[in-house]
Amino acid sequence: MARHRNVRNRSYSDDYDYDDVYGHSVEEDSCLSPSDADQWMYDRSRNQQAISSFLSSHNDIQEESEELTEDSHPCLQRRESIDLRGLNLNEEDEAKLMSCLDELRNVLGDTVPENILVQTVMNHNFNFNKALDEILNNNKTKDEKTKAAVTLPVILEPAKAPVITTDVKVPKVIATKVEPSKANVIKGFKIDSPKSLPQTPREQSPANRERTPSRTDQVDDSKSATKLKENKTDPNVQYSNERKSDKDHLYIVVIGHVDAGKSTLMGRILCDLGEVSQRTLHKYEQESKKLGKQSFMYAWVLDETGEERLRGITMDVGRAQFETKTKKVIILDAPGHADFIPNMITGAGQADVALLVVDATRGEFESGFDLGGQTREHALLVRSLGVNQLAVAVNKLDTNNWSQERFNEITTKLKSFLKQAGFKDSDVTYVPCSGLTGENLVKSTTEAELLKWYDGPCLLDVIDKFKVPQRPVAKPLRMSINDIFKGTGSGFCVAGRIETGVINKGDKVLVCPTKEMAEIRSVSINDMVSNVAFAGDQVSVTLSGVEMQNVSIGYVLSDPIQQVPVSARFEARLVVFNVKVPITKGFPVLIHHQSLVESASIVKLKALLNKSTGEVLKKKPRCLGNNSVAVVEIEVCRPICIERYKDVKELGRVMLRVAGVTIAAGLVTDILSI
Ligand SMILES: Nc1nc2c(ncn2[C@@H]2O[C@H](COP(=O)(O)OP(=O)(O)OP(=O)(O)O)[C@@H](O)[C@H]2O)c(=O)[nH]1
Repeated sequence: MARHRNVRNRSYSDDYDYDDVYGHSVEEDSCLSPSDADQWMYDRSRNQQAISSFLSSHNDIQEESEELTEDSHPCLQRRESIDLRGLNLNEEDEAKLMSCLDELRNVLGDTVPENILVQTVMNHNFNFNKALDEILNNNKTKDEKTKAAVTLPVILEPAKAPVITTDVKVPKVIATKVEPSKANVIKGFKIDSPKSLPQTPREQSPANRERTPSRTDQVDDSKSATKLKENKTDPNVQYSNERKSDKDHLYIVVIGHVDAGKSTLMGRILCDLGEVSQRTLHKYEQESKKLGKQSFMYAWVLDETGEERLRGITMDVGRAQFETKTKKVIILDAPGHADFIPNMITGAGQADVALLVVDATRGEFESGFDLGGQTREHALLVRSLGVNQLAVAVNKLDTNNWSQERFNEITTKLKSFLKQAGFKDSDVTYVPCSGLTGENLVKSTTEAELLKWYDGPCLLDVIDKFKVPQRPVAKPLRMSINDIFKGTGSGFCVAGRIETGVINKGDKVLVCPTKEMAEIRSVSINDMVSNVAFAGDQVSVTLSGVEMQNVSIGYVLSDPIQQVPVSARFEARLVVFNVKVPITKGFPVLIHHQSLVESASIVKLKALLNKSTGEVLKKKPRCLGNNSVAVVEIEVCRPICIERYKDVKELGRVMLRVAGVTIAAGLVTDILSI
């Protein structure tokens, strides 16, 4: 029923100082010891070191014969034989040229001879976009002239729907408007210039260093000619055609303090809607009884792993779906425990709206709401991640005999806090309920005590009334990867949310920041196979043409032409919420950007702003305290895929955390080069 993200590919030792983040855990004693954890947790860097050391110490192992050698591959020979001496370039221009050529090959593969690439880049003074335009337009003209049986890469205006020629046998192709984006402020050599190339273990791997031809590089000409797909349909038209009969998809993240009853509430809704069979429920009842945890029976619907069930807490984002009158709702059940905030952020990053669950039991609401509790932190985080519609489930009200007084006490406190956090009163709805008894969840209450003072909607009706945000399907593709796993067939799967654009089966996409071209072999949305997926969909896609170990959580699948900007430095407008010591120049932080967690530092404090007007109060302030708003420059330890907030909201937001506490949230205002 529910599916958990596979967190295998997150390198915890990379991301966190274990003591800093986990040091305050109340569960510490019952946790795995660090050495046990180390043994079981996947460690990206450790794995890669192991592979490279294995390769270097086993020279006798022959490479697979299907890997083409230099001699046998004409394109490689051609690449190796570029002689730049005749061009009389200085070092910088040579670097620009090589970088542009790399970018062009990423898009075009080996369909265009090297000398033409070099000539075109030189003609356009190393301008990647112009060179690419010219080459593609030349190809188009040639194609039209020769009416060749093979489709060459073509750039199309989306408004002018292309004519589909049926007399030529061409592979089924898809397309997109490919005018170079002005939004990609850093392009061509600026992204990939050798100077700015990151020295990460991943990029130092033999495969990357020697640019071993990947399978995509080796495909024969007829296949490579279809690397860029022609889009036959306007994305908006395609979206309305595909989805017109479907209910709107709504992604809802369930947040709140540990043990507020989130999983029980969602499990109970799923059971009451008939999404969980009686047999399964009976099994959960028996098994949870055996462990002495019968009260967690409904939570088991979403808490699927043995450790989660044994410990009685959610550790990773649980996923399930149900339908309301007008919507298909996909729930993302986030962990409430402070140790798992990074997973909660991943869930919140995929959500359209949020359901905040608070425990109405006396003393429990207070400990979740007071400083250090997760109620405030979760609410602030989801708001900072762009969620603006919220339902608040005042849960476990059965423990207070459905007291109106208690309900009012809780909602009064929450109202003033949520307003400060940036939620409009009109976008927040409060619902009294009980996940355990099922009261007021999927149908209006029959509980006499509650009926005395409540005649509002049940939780399901509140969820049904949420507005579904516009899906930016016409923008270039951006899909951030939050999970990587081996599928059943060839290739491997990556899962994540399509932030903008469309993915069709058979599309070529660029895996960024490494910029390797891959092909989409299959698409599934919420575990259902599909030929196409759109912005807003949470999908898993099978990739081929790129090695699994070269892809990491936090990478982005990008439109190959209108590429996602890649940089290690950017400017952001920060709101500082919670710092023990003021932020000064060089302040180290962990940056959370979608599912990516990287070390970074605030390298420049540019201006302190007035919170409400945005006017500059002070240029180059020396420090930033709590509740300040400021423009800063942030440098990440290695280049990441990042967008300006005004271009792609979802990739233009960052959270900054220090020692397990979220200290600030920021919107990216500019992308800079180092
Ligand atoms: N009395 C009462 N108990 C409840 C209710 N909802 C949940 N509980 C109990 O609260 C405990 C915690 O429930 P969970 O659903 O695991 O809480 P959670 O918020 O998902 O926990 P984490 O995901 O680990 O943060 C369990 O023992 C539940 O039986 C309720 O409405 N009334």
